[in-house]
This record gives sequence, C-alpha cells and structure tokens, in this order.
Amino acid sequence: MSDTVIVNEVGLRDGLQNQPVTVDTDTKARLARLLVDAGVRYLEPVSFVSPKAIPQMADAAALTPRLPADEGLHYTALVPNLKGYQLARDAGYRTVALVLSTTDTFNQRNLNMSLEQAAASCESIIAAAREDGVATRTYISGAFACPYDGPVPVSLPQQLTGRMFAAGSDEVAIADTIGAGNPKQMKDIMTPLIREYGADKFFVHLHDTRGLAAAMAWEAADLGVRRFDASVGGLGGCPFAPGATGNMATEDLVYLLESCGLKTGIDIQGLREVVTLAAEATQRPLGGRILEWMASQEKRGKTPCLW
Ligand SMILES: CC(C)(COP(=O)([O-])OP(=O)([O-])OC[C@H]1O[C@@H](n2cnc3c(N)ncnc32)[C@H](O)[C@@H]1OP(=O)([O-])[O-])[C@@H](O)C(=O)NCCC(=O)NCCSC(=O)C[C@@](C)(O)CC(=O)[O-]
Repeated sequence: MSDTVIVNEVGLRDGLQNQPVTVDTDTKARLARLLVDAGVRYLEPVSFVSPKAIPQMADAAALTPRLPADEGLHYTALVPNLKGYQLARDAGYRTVALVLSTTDTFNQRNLNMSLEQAAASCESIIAAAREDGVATRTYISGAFACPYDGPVPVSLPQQLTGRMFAAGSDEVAIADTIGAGNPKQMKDIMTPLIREYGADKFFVHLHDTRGLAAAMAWEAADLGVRRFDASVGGLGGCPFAPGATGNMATEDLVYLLESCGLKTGIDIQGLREVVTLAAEATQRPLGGRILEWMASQEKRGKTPCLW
C-alpha cells in the first residue's frame, strides 16, 4: 500500500460556494497561489453551475486563467449538467467532477432532477467526456445520510457507485455531505467497493459536523484509500444540504495523515497563511483544530512542534 496521499483541496469550490460574502476573483487567485505554495497539487477551484443557483461560482471562467500554472498541478471543475461540462471542457479542464445524490429529494433540491434523471445526466456527461478524453470523478453525495430524508442504507451508495463505474466514470468520490457518518459505516460502504474496484479509484469527501471526520478519514486510510478531499480552514458545505457545515479542514487531515506516517507533501505552516487570508475574505473565523493548538502554544511562548 502506498504511503503517498493525494489531498484534493476543495476550499475554493465547496468552501466558498455557500459563504454569505462572495469572495472576489482576485482573492480567489491569491488563495490558490498560497495553497500551491503550501504544497497543494490537486485543487477543485470552480464549478460551472447556474449563477442563479450559486452566484459565488459565477466567475469560474474568469478565475481559471488566473490559477497557478506550475507544473504538476491537477485541477478539477465541478459540473452539474452537460452544459456545465461543456463550459468546463472549453475552459481547459481535463478532469471534471459530477454530482449524483442518493435520494430523489436531494437530487431535486441540488440539481432540479430526480435521482434517475441525475444518474442519466451523469451517464451522458461521462460519455461526452470519454469522447473528449476528459477524466471524470463522480461524487456520490449523501452517501451516509441524505440532508432531507435521513440515513441511507449502505447498499445505495454502493449501487450508484457501480452504475457510475459501469458508465465509465474514472473515479468516484464517496461524500458524507452533512457529516452524519461514522467509521463503521465507512468500513461497511468501502470494504466491498475497494474489493471490487480497487482503493485507487476512490476519493473520500468528509464534513466535520459531528466531530467524526478524522476518525472516518483514518478508517478510509486504513482500508487503503489514498485520495481525500479537504477544505482549508474547514470552509464549506453544500448550499442545498441543510446542516452541511464545513469540510474536514485540510490542515487537520494533513496532520492526521502525516502523524500516522503517510505523506501529503503539504506544509501546515503554509496552510496557516491561506487560512488567514480566507478568514479575512469570508469575514469569519476559520481554522482546524491543529491551528488552534499551534496558536495556543505560541501564546504560551512555545514553538509548536508538530512531529
Ligand atoms: C443543475 C442546474 C443548472 C439546474 O437548474 P435548472 O433551473 O433546472 O436549469 P435549466 O437547464 O432550466 O437552466 C436554467 C438557467 O440556468 C442556466 N444554466 C443551466 N446549467 C448551467 C450551467 N451548468 N452553468 C451555467 N448556467 C447554466 C441555463 O442556461 C438557464 O439560464 P437562463 O436561460 O435562465 O438565463 C442548477 O440546479 C445548478 O446549477 N445546480 C448546482 C447546484 C450546486 O452547485 N450545488 C453545490 C455543488 S454539490 C456539493 O456541494 C456537494 C459535494 C460535491 O461537495 C459533495 C458533498 O458534500 O456531498
């Protein structure tokens, strides 16, 4: 099992999409630069969605050419439908993230589609992307619980994952949208999926609503998952998922993984600078537990020693 982990930074997309303050394009570009300087190599900075649904993402096309172009960076754009896919492809994205939720209600609220319509829409996007040589990652949203209908059986995300792989999705991201899952559920969902498709096909996307994100991330890592989403400072949440608080903070995920011997290539001190700018831009306090601890050490005149 590899000890290298891909951490996909979704702060600029998931993190900023539901902030009451719309962060301007210039600041988003500065945040991206700081993230890359901190060692982040995978970023999901934009979504090509209806500006009426998510005004905070209306600058996706304008932001794209302003993102760092260093070698070795991997960008993903979230797309909710074929139109979004075409916009992302035309903007130059070589990987797109699709969204399929586990219930009719959630798909309806998020995409104005039934579950069946959303699944069929994902299938059309995947087919188009395959023709264009664009890679696809499909989010199975509400994999642990639906924000509207409550807990979902483990068979449901498994079945939708199978359908998306059968359609040709390159990867699947298992998402705990409202942070309602637990490590046992993680194990129950992921074990058969990993056995069937291989751990390297999966991302895990966690929200830390009830404080179990770190335990779930570690459970997934223990099962062999080496790809995670996270959001700097713990920004985030789907605007159409009541109760969705921030994503697992990138700095907490990095601390968890690195302290257990896995390699992320991301520097927590570097992330601190991103969090400072993100907090200023969103006008709210931000930061994971590890940053709180570091600040408390410094307050006592100590240099925080992480490892
Ligand atoms: C899917 C739609 C568009 C359906 O919305 P609709 O109103 O049914 O769409 P429509 O096809 O009737 O079009 C309505 C208008 O939107 C335009 N339009 C249509 N599509 C696009 C597009 N792609 N980009 C830009 N514009 C678009 C279209 O051209 C038209 O413009 P008008 O003629 O009125 O001027 C809408 O519901 C939507 O954009 N939803 C996005 C919702 C969203 O972004 N949610 C958050 C992301 S998911 C998430 O955060 C969860 C995740 C991934 O992080 C994982 C987890 O935690 O679970």
